[in-house]
Amino acid sequence: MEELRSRKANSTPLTPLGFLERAATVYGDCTSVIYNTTTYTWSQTHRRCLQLASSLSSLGIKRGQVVSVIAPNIPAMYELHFAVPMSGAILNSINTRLDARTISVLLRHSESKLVFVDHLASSLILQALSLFPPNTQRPQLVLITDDDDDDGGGEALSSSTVDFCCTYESLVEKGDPEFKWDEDQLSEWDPMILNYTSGTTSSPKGVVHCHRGIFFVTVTSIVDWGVPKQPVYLWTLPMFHANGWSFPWGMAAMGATNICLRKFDGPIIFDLIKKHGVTHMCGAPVVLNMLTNSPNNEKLQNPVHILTAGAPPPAAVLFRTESLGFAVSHGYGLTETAGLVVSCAWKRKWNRLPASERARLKSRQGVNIVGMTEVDVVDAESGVSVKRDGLTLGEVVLRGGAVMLGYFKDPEGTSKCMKENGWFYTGDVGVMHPDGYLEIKDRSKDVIISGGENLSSVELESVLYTHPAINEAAVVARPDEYWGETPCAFVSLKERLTSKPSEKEIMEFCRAKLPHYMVPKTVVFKDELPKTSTGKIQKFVLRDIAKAMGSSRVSRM
Ligand SMILES: Nc1ncnc2c1ncn2[C@@H]1O[C@H](COP(=O)(O)OP(=O)(O)OP(=O)(O)O)[C@@H](O)[C@H]1O
Repeated sequence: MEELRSRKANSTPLTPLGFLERAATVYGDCTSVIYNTTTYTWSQTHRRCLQLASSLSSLGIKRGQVVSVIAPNIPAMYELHFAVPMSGAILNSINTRLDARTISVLLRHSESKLVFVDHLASSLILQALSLFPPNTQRPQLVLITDDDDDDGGGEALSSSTVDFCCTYESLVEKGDPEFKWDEDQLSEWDPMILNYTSGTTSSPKGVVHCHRGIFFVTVTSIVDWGVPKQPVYLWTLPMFHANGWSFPWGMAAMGATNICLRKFDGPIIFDLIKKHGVTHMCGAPVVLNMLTNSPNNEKLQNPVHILTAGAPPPAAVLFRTESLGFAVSHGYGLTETAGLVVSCAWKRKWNRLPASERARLKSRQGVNIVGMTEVDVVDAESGVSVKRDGLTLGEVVLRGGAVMLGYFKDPEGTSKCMKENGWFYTGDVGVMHPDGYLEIKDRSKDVIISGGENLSSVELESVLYTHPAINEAAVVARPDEYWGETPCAFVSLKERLTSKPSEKEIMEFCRAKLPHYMVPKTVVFKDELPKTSTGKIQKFVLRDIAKAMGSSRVSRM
């Protein structure tokens, strides 16, 4: 057998870029993208991406250089997921809701050579560039205008064109549709993506993924979610967030119709579901909450598959969403894994259980998806697996092909989480249930330690979400002279309530469902909870508020 080994014919680099050419062959005359009044077919999308990739080299972009984009879920954003890596460059998507100072730091850190800028982000980018120190090289700017947008792309074009080398469409038009991306020069380990984490717990880190890792996560995500051929996919998850969990490439693999949209709320989603016959969509739990609170949220005629991840979905929210006719799947992943690598694999026999029990089971994060080698919960000190009792807390660790290459320019940060023992340490705290299903209990920074007892803020929040008047809830630690910390709940209430609960009533509600030491000792009402651009509640902001409130008064349990 020794003569049997890898050869050129069997070791073509793993990359998701080839999915596009295949989509053009199989689904060439089928719709690839719909955005307001714009529609493309897969042949057109393929051609446009090749043209764009060829134009990038004529702008002087070289293999291995970083090209950024700041745009919402519009067709250009979708195309850039193919065109930039086809040109050999590394795609860096920037969150549209960041402030100018952060963007300036990211652009300098990434050494980006070119930025594609949505017209509504043009003044933000110009402000970010104005914060560059003198004599620092600035990236070239390409303006993405938008004739299809009500906010008037044309106007922005005339006011600030001087700062841009050209427009997106002019690059597409000028490019060569016969462009051949250089597969021979490609190694599957070549960097393809640079994503900065959303900074829920710390300052953003530059996560680098290679073609192989992206191929892995894309293919296994489609398999795990059970995406059929030619779904109608509504883009409610920002592509700038971990590349929309790899679905720009995944939807090309399945020949989907991508419904692009700039912004949305509950009514827009329900309207688009009806208009286009949407079959699939993704969103953080905040999107599920938006659906259940939408004024036009009538029961769906056909089930829509919705994949949720990014934050723990409370069982009550899963229950309400499924009652509307959505088929909810729940996954877990990090920017560092390029998408979802753990999911609550559903067992047919669970369908016979009552709906509330089904929701409780589904709120668990689950097991490794097929392409991810392993997931475990370990004692952070010893690295030994915790007991599979659903109770013992430990750190969630992962192993497999979708784990990042590392953090850009941060070898220390990289080796801190990608340890010599072969595991990636996530910083999430969880338990392993006897049936081998993982459940996240907190982020290590969010655990509340009260009287030496570790409290899971997620567990407390899931109880708060069952209160009929509560819209959103987040629990953080408040300093306490006696107990060290006590749980402090921040809640927003539903709209149109006839009577609002008091702080005491909410505490009593929790007391009936939780051990006394877990009951929040403080309840703060807010109109809205602060969130990151990806819809995660910013617990660090709430923690600061709780800290500023000083020691909690209650020292008795
Ligand atoms: N299904 C889920 N349930 C619970 N938490 C989840 C789930 N999916 C993702 N998360 C949380 O989101 C985190 C990954 O988020 P992401 O990579 O966007 O970075 P961020 O947390 O928001 O930024 P930073 O790491 O800088 O704080 C996970 O570590 C986990 O805490």
